[in-house]
Amino acid sequence: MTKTLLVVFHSMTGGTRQMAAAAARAAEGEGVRVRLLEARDASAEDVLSAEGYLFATPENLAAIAGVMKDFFDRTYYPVLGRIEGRPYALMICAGSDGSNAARQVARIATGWRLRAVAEPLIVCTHAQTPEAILAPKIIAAEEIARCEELGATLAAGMAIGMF
Ligand SMILES: Cc1cc2nc3c(=O)[nH]c(=O)nc-3n(C[C@H](O)[C@H](O)[C@H](O)COP(=O)(O)O)c2cc1C
Repeated sequence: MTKTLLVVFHSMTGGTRQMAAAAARAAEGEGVRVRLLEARDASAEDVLSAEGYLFATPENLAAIAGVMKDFFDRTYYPVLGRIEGRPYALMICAGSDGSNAARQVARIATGWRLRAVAEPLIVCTHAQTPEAILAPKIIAAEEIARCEELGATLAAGMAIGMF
């Protein structure tokens, strides 16, 4: 049976978008169908109809991006108790930290009783000044490779029924 991996992301200056796209590209393959959705377009139905999840968000103001929070706010209770044990992984695009955003998503995932299959992947863009923070981001090739590896690992585990 083909399984569905739902990749939900938000991005303002492009970093998280590149990370999510790389992971989604690498995850697509035998036995796994990938749905790459912007957080604002993702619904509780999308969550219910997937067998695994990859969440990708910037860290803004020491928290997950507001649009990502809105996705969790809209979907949390409609799917609570209906997706327990499903695998997930997390990617954060941050200027210099990312740890609070990672903690926040981990808490939400614990509430859903999801199973983390990897450590959160945090990519720092080293943007510090207002100009650098608002500039379009280019994620380095080696970081893109880490995102691809995470996507491929999650999908492979789903395909063989390991997760
Ligand atoms: C309003 C705002 C607040 C931010 N706060 C943080 C922060 O608390 N920690 C951090 O590491 N980066 C912070 N950043 C930097 C972003 O995480 C960084 O620019 C990242 O590349 C954004 O991802 P995106 O390119 O997908 O939009 C902030 C950026 C903005 C716009």
